[in-house]
Amino acid sequence: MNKLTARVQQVNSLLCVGLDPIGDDAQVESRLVEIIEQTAEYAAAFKPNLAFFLSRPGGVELLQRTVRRIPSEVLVILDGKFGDIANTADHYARFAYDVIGADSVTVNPYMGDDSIVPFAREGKMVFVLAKTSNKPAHSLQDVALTQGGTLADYTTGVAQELNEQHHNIGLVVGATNAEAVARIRSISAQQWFLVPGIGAQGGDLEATLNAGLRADGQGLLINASRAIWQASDAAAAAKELTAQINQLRPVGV
Ligand SMILES: O=C(O)c1cc(=O)[nH]c(=O)n1[C@@H]1O[C@H](COP(=O)(O)O)[C@@H](O)[C@H]1O
Repeated sequence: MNKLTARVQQVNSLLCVGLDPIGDDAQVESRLVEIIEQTAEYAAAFKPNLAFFLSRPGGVELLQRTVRRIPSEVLVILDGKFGDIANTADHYARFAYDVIGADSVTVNPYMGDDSIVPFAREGKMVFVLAKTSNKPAHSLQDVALTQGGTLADYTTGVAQELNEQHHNIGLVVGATNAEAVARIRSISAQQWFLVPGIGAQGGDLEATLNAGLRADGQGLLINASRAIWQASDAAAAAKELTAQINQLRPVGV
């Protein structure tokens, strides 16, 4: 978390550059190099999505080389949406942190808090799925619980309690539903949210920032994957999105 806040201040940015490499195996590595070189100066974080690497021969090695190319002061979030019993989760944590060299992961909390805790190592950061950007998310996450609130609300509460103990737990909250962002922020006033859904998924940037920013103008990491990967000028796309975000937030509070 310290690395994240230091980087956010250093580059004055809440941008998370998603690395979801699409295209031919032969060309994908040079595009990854290009994206990292062109966007690092605007990036608070990079988020490689594990599936897009595992789907290729040599994908783990490609991911290792990609992570090594990211400047050490930029947070690397390995988006694996890991979620298994503690014993197994521990092996996923070793993979993410020791084999790949990530600083942070995304975790699916459905199996319970023992699937989260093995990732909460000191010096690392965990983003727990709370309210995701996909439309069918409501089929589980909006289910009303008998004690009141929804499953997403309850998950947020669990992640918040874990954060009080470990100080390195954030949430994943999709940008496709600004009301949901506001609701999760009303439950968790201080945690960092990783926010995918801007760009290709049509999330409303202004509404998302209004709904989720903390009073200090931070607390949201705005992810863009395809919007940057597919841009003819990745540097310009990252610069423009960073500027749009900064126009809509109080900076340097
Ligand atoms: O955990 C995630 O990053 C995630 C959560 C979520 O609710 N929605 C979501 O789209 N994501 C990921 O964020 C990225 C979004 O990509 P774009 O829509 O191309 O910007 C993908 O890597 C998704 O897997």
